Amino acid sequence: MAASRRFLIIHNPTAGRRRRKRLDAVLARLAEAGCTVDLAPTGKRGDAEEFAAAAGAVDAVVAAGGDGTINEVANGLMRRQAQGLPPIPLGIVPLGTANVLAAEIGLADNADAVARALTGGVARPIFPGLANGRYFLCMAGAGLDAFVVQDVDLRLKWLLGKPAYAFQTIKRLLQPQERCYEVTVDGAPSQAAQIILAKGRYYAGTFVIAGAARITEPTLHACLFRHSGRWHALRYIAAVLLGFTRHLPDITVLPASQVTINGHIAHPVQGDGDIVTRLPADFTVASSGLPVLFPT
Ligand SMILES: Nc1ncnc2c1ncn2[C@@H]1O[C@H](COP(=O)(O)OP(=O)(O)OP(=O)(O)O)[C@@H](O)[C@H]1O
Repeated sequence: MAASRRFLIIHNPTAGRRRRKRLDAVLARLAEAGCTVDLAPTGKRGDAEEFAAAAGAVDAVVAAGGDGTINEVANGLMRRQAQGLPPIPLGIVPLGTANVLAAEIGLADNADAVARALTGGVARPIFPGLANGRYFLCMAGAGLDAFVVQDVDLRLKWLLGKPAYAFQTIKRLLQPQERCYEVTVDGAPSQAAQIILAKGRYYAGTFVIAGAARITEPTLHACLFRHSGRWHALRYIAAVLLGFTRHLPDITVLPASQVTINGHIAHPVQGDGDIVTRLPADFTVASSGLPVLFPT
C-alpha cells in the first residue's frame, strides 16, 4: 500500500481516559501523509461491528479505542470475510486501559509510531479465537476474571484506569467463592476454578501466562487454574503479577484446538476484556486469518 492510504477510522469516544488528544495527533499525521480518512464515531455498543461489516473500498479499517472496540471491529471484518468479500486489513489506534493487541503486535505507545504503522505497516494474518461463535483476538476467560470484567464500576474505571480492576477483584474475593468448572481440552475432561483461553502471549496488559501463544498461529492455549477458593485465587493472582505461573504445579497451560467449559450455567465469559457470551461455551480458532497492520 502507498503512503496515501484511505482509512475508515471507527472511534469509540467513551474509550480510555483523556485519549482524544492521541487520536487528534494521529489524524494530523495521517493528513500530513496525504491519507484520506473517514471518521466514524460510535454512539453505542455494537456500532463498531456494524460499521466495520459495512466498510466500503478502503485500504484498512482502523479501530480507535480499547481492546473491546478492536474486538468489535474485528468481528465486523471477519463477518465480511465470511460472506466472501475480499479481506480488509485491521489497523489500530490504541486508546484503552490495557491495549493488549497493541502489545502483541509490538506497537509503541505514541502517536508517531501509531501513524507510521497505519501509513507504512505491513498486513499480516492473525488467527482469532471463537467463543460460542464470537471472535476474540487476545484472550477469553471464565471465572474470577470474567466476573471482574462484568462487575467493574465504569465510572471508577474512567477515573482510575487499571486500579478499578484491582478494586473489583478484591470485592469479588470477599464474596463466597464458586466451585470449579468442568472443562474439556481436546477431548480430555478436567476441572478448574479459572480458565483462560490465550490466543496471544499477553494478559491484562503485558502479564505473561501462556508464553508460547502467538496471535499469528491458529492455536489456542488453555490455561487452567485448578483449585477453587480465596487462598488459591490470591496465589494465582500473585503468580500472574510476578510472572511465576509456570512454577505452580496447579496451573496448567496446554496447547489446544477445541475447549468446552460447562457447569455454572450462564456464568459470564470475557473476550478481549468485555463479556462476549455465557456458559456453557465452546472455544475454537478461526480457520481463516484476519489481516492486521503490524508496525515495520
Ligand atoms: N459510543 C459508545 N458508547 C458506549 N459504549 C461503547 C461505545 N462505543 C463502544 N462501546 C463499548 O464500550 C466498551 C469498552 O470499549 P473499549 O474497550 O474500546 O474501551 P475501554 O473500556 O476504555 O478500554 P479497555 O477495554 O482497554 O479498558 C466496548 O464493549 C464497546 O463495545
